[in-house]
Amino acid sequence: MTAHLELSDVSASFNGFKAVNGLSLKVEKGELRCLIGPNGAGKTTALDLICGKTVPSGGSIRFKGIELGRHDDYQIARSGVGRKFQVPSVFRQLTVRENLEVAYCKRNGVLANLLRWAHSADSDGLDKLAEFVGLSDQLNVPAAHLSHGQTQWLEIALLLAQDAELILLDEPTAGMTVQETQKTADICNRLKGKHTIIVVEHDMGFVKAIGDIISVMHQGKLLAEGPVAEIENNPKVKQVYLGSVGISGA
Ligand SMILES: Nc1ncnc2c1ncn2[C@@H]1O[C@H](COP(=O)(O)OP(=O)(O)OP(=O)(O)O)[C@@H](O)[C@H]1O
Repeated sequence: MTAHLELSDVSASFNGFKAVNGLSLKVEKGELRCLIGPNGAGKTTALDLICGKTVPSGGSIRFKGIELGRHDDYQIARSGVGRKFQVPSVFRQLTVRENLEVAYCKRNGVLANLLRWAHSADSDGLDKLAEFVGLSDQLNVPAAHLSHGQTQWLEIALLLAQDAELILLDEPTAGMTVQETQKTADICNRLKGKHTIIVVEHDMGFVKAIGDIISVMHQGKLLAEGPVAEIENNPKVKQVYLGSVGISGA
């Protein structure tokens, strides 16, 4: 069976420096994959390659069996790849509801969306999305007034509103409180099976709460891959990233 996303021997160079250097990765449909590794390992660049922000200098990236490497970022987004960046990209002056409406409008083109809004079911969908990420009480609040965690959850909801089949999350819990991190883990766990998700993270407690299979990058390539228990006992991973304390203490 074809993997939902398959990277084969992918590379990316910046002025001759190979930030990603022969990365191969397979992610199945509905899977949540955590991508971890030391600073500078190439994790963010790997997400940039998948969403088309960076053009690969070699290798192949296939999503739903289709080669992405030669497509522009907007074409890749339209094919169902959604990316959440470290810096939020919500419209701060618009309410949560208005942000979601804008995201809905991105998915099918103007005409389709004019027709869509004639149906009350769309408003239901928007309410359900807000409920899914715990923002039902904030629908009429400008995004600028949301807490840091709420802003991140709104961003996830925007990707869902755009119908992203593959969701790329870059350090979603950075700057979050413990409670916000737990809630984000809950959202990620509820997305499993419905969306394919890749999460880049340094918070190992969070990785443990959501991760089934973990891929470890080092120096632009895959160092190890496997279930949490296997990864935290992998001597190579301990040496380059986790130290001797294991994931629970990282
Ligand atoms: N646009 C760029 N131009 C030049 N060098 C870059 C660029 N983007 C990334 N790099 C370099 O590529 C390497 C990998 O960076 P990347 O951000 O992908 O690592 P990372 O694993 O996500 O690290 P971190 O965990 O610190 O976010 C780093 O050495 C970085 O300085």
